[in-house]
Amino acid sequence: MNPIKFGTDGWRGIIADDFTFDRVALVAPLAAQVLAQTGGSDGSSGTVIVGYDRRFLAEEFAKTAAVAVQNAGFDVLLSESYAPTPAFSLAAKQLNALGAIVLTASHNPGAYLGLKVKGGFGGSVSPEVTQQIEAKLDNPAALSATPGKLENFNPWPAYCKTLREMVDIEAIKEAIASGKITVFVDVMHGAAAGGLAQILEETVHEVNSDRDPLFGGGAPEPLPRYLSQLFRVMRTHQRKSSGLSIGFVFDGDSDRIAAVDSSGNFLSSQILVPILIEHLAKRRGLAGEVIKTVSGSDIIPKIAKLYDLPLFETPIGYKYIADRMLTTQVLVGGEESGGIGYGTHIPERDALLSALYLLEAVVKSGEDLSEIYSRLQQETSFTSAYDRIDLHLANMEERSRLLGLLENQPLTEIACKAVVDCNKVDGYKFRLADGSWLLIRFSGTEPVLRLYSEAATLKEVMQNLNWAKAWAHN
Ligand SMILES: O=P(O)(O)OC[C@H]1O[C@H](O)[C@H](O)[C@@H](O)[C@@H]1O
Repeated sequence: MNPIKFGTDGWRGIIADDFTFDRVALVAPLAAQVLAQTGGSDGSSGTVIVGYDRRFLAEEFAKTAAVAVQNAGFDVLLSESYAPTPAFSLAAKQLNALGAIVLTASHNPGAYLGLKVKGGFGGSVSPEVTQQIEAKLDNPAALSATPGKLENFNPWPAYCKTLREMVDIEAIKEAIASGKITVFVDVMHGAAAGGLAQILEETVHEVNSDRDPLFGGGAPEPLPRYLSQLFRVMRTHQRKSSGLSIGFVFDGDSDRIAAVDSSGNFLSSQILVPILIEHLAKRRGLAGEVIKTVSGSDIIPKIAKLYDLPLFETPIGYKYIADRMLTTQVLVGGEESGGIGYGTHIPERDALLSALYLLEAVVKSGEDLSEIYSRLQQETSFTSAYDRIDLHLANMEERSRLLGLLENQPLTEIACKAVVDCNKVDGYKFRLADGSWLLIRFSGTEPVLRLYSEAATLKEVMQNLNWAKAWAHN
């Protein structure tokens, strides 16, 4: 059995193999103890929130966690329904709790479940905190003999109300009711099911809204290969209508987002973040730092400059962005993998809030998402294409071999272009003579080598990626 280890966000494991009821009953109270020791402020209620997504046995694991935390002497608020992870992070903050324990495996395939720990500030706890939980696993202290109270709560009403108040909800509702815009959403069988309709109280065309713990044989990750149904439904609608349509895609626990425009183009967060920066700065008049990770598009600093906003770059992992949000005024922090969060909200990614801001951008500008992005390309005189491929690694030796190559035989030329710079903030990011870049990086969450590239055209992106693929296989 694999040891219990907290990775990029939470402890993940295969259900009934290394993710078991016994282990959840062991980890959850230790997490509560560490939350109490590290994060509890004087005003904290001392309560621990327990939430869950829609995976196989998620609510049963949550009940086990809740009872174990209660028996350790804590008061517990156990969710009476699945909900997006950001709804639990928000509840932790709004209810002044010690934190939240969320049973979710986010975007991983159906065999997985996980346990995320959120602090009372409303975001993921730091690696120092999860290290303390791991350390306690080796030597669990005696737990209190007096059980706390266990009550149920519904996280949805406060979450929906908070999000509604953050945008011009009436303008969005009017645009939908009058048929100016039609909204589609693919919830990937996940925890956002019914969420957008509940917030908007208008018709939203939702696909993959049933609970399917096998996720149709795929994974609840907002990638084009899993979205055939959304593309089909939007295409059929577009044939009969001339109005604007917009499709949103939320991952299994609704902290990642992607979108589809009226013409059926897939828009990753590399395109959505620039649109959001413009919307928040120009139409909402907000200021603050723009945070991107090292894999973020080169257009992001250019748009930040256009609006005189400072830019900050981090390694990959939302914890770095969230950390910065705790100390700095941030406008928006976005990751290439779809996680986008806002200084106006909690230090946490929130796909539903992103969807509302994007809807507001479309409604207020009268432009389709791709039209906004094309205009931004013109305004920054910057056009690019982007793609990523993930190569599965046969074993850890393969990883060591490739790392050795990168360290000991520095690359000077890639796809017949000279390397002009190598940034090692996270992985190896090579800037090439034609202005394009290639990032070679090992995932921190799965056994894959990620290859990322941005260049002037998709053809050049593919040349860089294919070169890297051949290099890795050599
Ligand atoms: O590329 P990886 O190391 O697998 O990380 C991919 C993603 O994993 C998790 O979802 C983290 O919370 C994200 O912040 C990160 O972007």
